[in-house]
Amino acid sequence: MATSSSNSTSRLARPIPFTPKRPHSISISEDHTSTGRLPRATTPSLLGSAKKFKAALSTESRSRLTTKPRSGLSSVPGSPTKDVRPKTPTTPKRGTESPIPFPHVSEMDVSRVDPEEAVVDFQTVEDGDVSAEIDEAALADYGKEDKVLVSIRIRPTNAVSAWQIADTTPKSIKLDPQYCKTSTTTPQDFRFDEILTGSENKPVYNAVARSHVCAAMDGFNAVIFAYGQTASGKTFTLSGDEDQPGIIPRAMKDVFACIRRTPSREYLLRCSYLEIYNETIHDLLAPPSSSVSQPVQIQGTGNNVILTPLREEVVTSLKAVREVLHRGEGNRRTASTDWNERSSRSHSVFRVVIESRERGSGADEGTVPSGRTTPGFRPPTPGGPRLQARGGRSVQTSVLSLIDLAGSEKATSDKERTREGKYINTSLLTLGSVIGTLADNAARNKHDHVPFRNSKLTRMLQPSLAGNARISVICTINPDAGATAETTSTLLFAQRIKKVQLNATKKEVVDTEALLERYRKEIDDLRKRLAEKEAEAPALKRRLSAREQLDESRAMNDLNSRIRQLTKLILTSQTVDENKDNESRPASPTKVDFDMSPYQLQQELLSARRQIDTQATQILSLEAALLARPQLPPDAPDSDKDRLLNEQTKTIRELEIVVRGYEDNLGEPLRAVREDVEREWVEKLQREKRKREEKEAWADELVRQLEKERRARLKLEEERQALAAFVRKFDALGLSAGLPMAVPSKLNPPMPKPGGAAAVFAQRQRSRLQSMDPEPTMSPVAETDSPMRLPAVEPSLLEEEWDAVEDVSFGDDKPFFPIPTKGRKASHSPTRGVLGAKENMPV
Ligand SMILES: Nc1ncnc2c1ncn2[C@@H]1O[C@H](COP(=O)(O)OP(=O)(O)OP(=O)(O)O)[C@@H](O)[C@H]1O
Repeated sequence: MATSSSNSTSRLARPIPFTPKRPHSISISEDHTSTGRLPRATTPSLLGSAKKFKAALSTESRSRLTTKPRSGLSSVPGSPTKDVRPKTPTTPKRGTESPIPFPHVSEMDVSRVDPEEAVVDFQTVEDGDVSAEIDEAALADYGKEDKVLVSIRIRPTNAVSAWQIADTTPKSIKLDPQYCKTSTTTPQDFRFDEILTGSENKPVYNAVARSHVCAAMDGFNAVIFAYGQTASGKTFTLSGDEDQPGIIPRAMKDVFACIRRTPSREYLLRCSYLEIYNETIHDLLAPPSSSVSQPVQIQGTGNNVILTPLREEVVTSLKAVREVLHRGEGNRRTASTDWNERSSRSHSVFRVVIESRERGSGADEGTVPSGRTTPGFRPPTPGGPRLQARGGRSVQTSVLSLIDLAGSEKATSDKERTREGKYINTSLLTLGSVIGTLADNAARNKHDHVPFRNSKLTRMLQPSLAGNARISVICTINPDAGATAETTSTLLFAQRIKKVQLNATKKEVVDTEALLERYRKEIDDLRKRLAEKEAEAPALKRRLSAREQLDESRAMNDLNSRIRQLTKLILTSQTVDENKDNESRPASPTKVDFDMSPYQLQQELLSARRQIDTQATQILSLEAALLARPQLPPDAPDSDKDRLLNEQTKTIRELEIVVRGYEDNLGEPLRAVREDVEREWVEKLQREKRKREEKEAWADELVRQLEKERRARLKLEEERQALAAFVRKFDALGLSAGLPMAVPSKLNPPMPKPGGAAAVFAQRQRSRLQSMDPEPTMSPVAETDSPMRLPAVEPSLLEEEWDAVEDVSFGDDKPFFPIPTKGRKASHSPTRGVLGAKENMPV
């Protein structure tokens, strides 16, 4: 049984019957028709006529409607009641970018809006734009603790609630034991900063959002987001309805209330509205066509997140804010699901960039030149309208983000809804794991990787989740027994995010020029005081005790130190000024408190010195960069450029003369040396060339000789074979037997016996061949010898070929037949003759 608190505070549960309101169909008011505005769902609480805040536009219907002409981007029809009230700038044709300047030139560039004319201060805020007086006591401890403010909002139900709330501090909630899975399980006790029930949005706003809105007005980034299962009341909490305006409209009222309560400052407010649908970021304020064709991109690294192109509307009244909200709501994607007839199908983010500075006395306003701008002319601020630090008044910048997350959900019957649901659940899971890792890192002092980049939502929230924002999370739950699993999951998420450690700081842009002026003035004062003391010193010396004298000299030392410190600060500030656009510039020297005691100043000086030391390297590198810089800036006057050109031409001419002189004095000897070396090398080359040609000729000659030898051998072999055949035939015919036996003499050698001619021939041939060298010998040629100097070679076979044949005889000394020698005609060949006769012989 739920223990609904009957406590008087409206923050706690009240047993009221709950009937979720049915969505109204799109209403077209008379006004819409007449102005040609789009028929769409309106923001009832802000616009008055319509009933529902959330636009009932499905994705399909939205795309259908976006093709129609619309005048939604026209300026807020401002009807200022006071003359002094700044007009909300006409919504221009082109838009602005994210708060961080980005070079991208958007189609919707609104940089022409003069920020000075859109500044809001306590005088220009209208009565109707402010909430009731802010309760200072309720705000007293906002942001004291660097912890996330986590609250639970229980949606009213007609059924019996499955959850029990205990009005303790902090508040706690636990599941009614009867709804636990097993009877032995003890339900977990969840503790949170606030547990809220009921349908009233005011106490919810006061408890979970107001302190964060005020923190944003005070210069801290602040994020408020609603998390919970589908249909649990996130949009109702953030936007509300006609009767119960939600956090966003109430926050904007408080923004103007804060401005009114702060007469010392003036403000520039810029609003943007975007949604993350199926992992694509859409600018809800951009003209529909450009929003579809140009989705918003997340750029930058680490905690530096730049959204571009993102339209930012400068607003000066609640009316302008209403218009912006109305336009954005109309463009949001909602659809009917199994659980919520008008479920948000995207995460929506409404952001207000708040820039403020001290109000000027008038002396440093546009009428009097600040020393930086020409009176009467203000160039468009790069990246859209930005408040400029002027006359020593630094600009404080903060961003208030109000986020309505899409609801986690179970599978649905609709295909399109299932696809959306997948994206929604994935990004919520990533948010869960990012927060889990952050909480773990904070609890165990670890630095584990945080998967910010796993979804657009977490990447966009990275700077805030990483610590540089005050965060308030409102987790909405459905108390029905049928939703205990989803509710438990939401409570676990809420518990995890409670552990995330924050460390939000203010961002201030300092006007360094004015700061330097302040330092210079102080130095002058200190010098005067020092001079006075020095003048008094001799008289004092006589009057004061030793100890007092010591104190006095210490005081003078302190004055001297302070002067040195300020002089150094001036130098550092000048470096800061030079690097104004550099994000990594050194910490602003504004931290010095000029009313400190000499001792404190000395301590301050020590730490400043340490800081200066670390910056010394930076200054050195800057000096190097300065030296490397072109001598003239691009916008230098033409006369200066001409002068520099002339000087450089003169230098070039001088250099040419020096080069020519060098050539004249040293050129000739160098040329002579070069020619000598060249000549020597040419001769060497020619010698080598000749040597090579001789060697080639010698090699050719050798080849020729060898070829000749080979041919002669072949011929000799043929002759030998023919002769051998003839001798064998001769013997076979027995012709040798009938030959007259002469007395062997030198002229008449003994005739061989029949059948012995062949043997004798063979014997002689053998011995002849044995005596012959198998290869012609050549004496080796020394490398240094000319290849043409051929060695004394043994008589060549060519020369003796016919002599060898002549030796073919049957006797020892005489040839048996006269054998033709070289040059004789073949017809006289004895072999032929013998054979010829033989052939005619009768057998
Ligand atoms: N505390 C409440 N008091 C009265 N009505 C409520 C409350 N919370 C939610 N409702 C009603 O419940 C219905 C669903 O709420 P809402 O649209 O805010 O849910 P949601 O969490 O934004 O859902 P989704 O994630 O699907 O967009 C609406 O009709 C809304 O008016």
